[in-house]
Amino acid sequence: MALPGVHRDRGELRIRESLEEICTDLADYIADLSEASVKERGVFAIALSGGSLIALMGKLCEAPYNKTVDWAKWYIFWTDERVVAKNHADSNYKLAKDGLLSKVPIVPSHVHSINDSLSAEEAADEYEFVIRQLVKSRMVSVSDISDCPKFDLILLGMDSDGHVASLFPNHSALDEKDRWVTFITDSPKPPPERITFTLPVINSASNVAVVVTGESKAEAVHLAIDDAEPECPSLSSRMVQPTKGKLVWFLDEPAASKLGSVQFCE
Ligand SMILES: O=C(O)[C@H](O)[C@@H](O)[C@H](O)[C@H](O)COP(=O)(O)O
Repeated sequence: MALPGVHRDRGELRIRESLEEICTDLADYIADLSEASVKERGVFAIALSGGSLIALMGKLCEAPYNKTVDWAKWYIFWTDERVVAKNHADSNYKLAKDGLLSKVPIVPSHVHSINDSLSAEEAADEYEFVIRQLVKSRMVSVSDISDCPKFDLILLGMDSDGHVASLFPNHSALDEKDRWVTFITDSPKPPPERITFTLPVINSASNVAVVVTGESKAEAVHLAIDDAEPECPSLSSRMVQPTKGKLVWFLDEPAASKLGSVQFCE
């Protein structure tokens, strides 16, 4: 049985027994945020990650969501992207296009992926410029605290090393405070070159959801959510602390199996 749980200052935990339950809960959560954002702002600015997240979003391609979500109002971004051709197997754009964007009536001009003909540094600079233009036109809101873009929803996965987006443990990119989009050329997880949202952008979002499944992530989930342990590496998953936005963790039971005491509330 699914029980919503609130875990001190690390956001709301939604621990589900099965992937099926996570997929349904995630689709409802995204559809509800889309409806609220379109009602309030006329648009829904959402940033996707790579990995298993896209498959876990799959119910959005099915009834009722495929017919009830106002897809034409969606503006799509990526929290991180590998600097490879957009038709390359490693591309997060390709992953999302094949698994979601090609199956729902998204407006092609609303899809903002990186320019794959540029270097990592140039692609990061240009991606940030595009976002700055959309903030200027108010397609993407702006945080009244950080002057960063305030995405309506940022969706993150988390790897077993505890990284979200392409913000890897102990990497200098974790310390970037001024740029909205930065780049790395030494990713410990291939491919080496990537662009990524920085933590100030992630933490300026109205809503952040971290979607994590599988036993292999249990230790990283514990380190990301429970009270800090001595000698814990600098993990971006632990640094996801939205300034004013809401943080929700979607976890299956195996991924949540090493969590400390969780206060459940009705
Ligand atoms: O480009 C990437 O690699 C992703 O954006 C990355 O941050 C991903 O979300 C995690 O590695 C989790 O991936 P899995 O869900 O597939 O484990």
